[in-house]
Amino acid sequence: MIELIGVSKRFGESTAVDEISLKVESGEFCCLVGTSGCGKSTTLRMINRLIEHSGGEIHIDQQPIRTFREEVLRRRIGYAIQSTGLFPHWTVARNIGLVPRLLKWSQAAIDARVEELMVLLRLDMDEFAGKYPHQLSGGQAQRVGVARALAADPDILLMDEPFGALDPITRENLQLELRDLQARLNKTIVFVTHDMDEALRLADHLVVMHEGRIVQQGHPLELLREPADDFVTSLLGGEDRGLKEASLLLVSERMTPLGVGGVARDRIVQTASLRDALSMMLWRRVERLAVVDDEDIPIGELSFRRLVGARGHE
Ligand SMILES: Nc1ncnc2c1ncn2[C@@H]1O[C@H](COP(=O)(O)OP(=O)(O)OP(=O)(O)O)[C@@H](O)[C@H]1O
Repeated sequence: MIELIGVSKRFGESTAVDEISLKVESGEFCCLVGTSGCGKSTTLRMINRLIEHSGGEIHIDQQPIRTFREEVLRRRIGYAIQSTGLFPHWTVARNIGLVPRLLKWSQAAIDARVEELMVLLRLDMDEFAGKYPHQLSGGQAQRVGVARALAADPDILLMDEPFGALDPITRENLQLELRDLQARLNKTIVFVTHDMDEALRLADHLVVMHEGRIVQQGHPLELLREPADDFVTSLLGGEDRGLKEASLLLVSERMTPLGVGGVARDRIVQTASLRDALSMMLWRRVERLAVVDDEDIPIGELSFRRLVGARGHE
């Protein structure tokens, strides 16, 4: 668990982060969002002590971070950034093995770990191990950056706009993979992004910052349904909030079980979002969809009325 208690950061006369308090539980995916310059990156970098906090306390598992030795922080906290920070004259394999090497692992252990991570991040060993960063696409370089951040098997991963420079399709693929990785590896992740859809897709805990302060935090659905003020409302998409909420709710939550009537012609899988269902209804000009399971077997139906009524908070 990461805990920030009344944490501030001052750069000379100006206050970049102003007495923020935040608790990120183990295994939680926490996204920091807010306008440019509101203190997101500074907050992230205070957690791994790339930036020293000027006030308050930061704890990891109840222990102040200033009491950790540097190599312990390095082992426990992985860090990935938008520009990847890969060393240009090092091969992919060498870049991934950076932290284990700093931690003085044996060469055999480093090689095994690099191979394991390349498989995990779907980077073909034969093709990529010997390549240099300039020979990689943006998406491949980001995978290497994430592999490197995971190298010493840290329990905490700090990610600063790691997918910021990617096209929407590569970005979405990497988001899905990261979610999946997190579910399997049970990492605690703090993730900075400008992209609200990315934050909503990834976060279990969403933190909205403004001018160095936290203005609201909680589950994304909580913030969408009860934004604290106009700033949070507009950051979360204003009138678009209905669609954003629909993208967080599943068809299975609103479908009715298969009745005696005929099955609708157009099918949607139960794990799709209500937003996908709405889009399909609009596109196909229909008001009913057959809901199917993963094996394409019909298990229910979703009507337009049920879909619209899905906003249970009204
Ligand atoms: N090393 C520094 N020296 C002086 N001021 C700094 C330093 N680093 C950051 N700042 C200032 O602190 C404030 C917060 O910066 P920070 O990078 O944390 O914001 P951010 O929310 O991550 O912004 P962005 O989304 O644009 O990356 C800004 O006003 C910035 O100019």
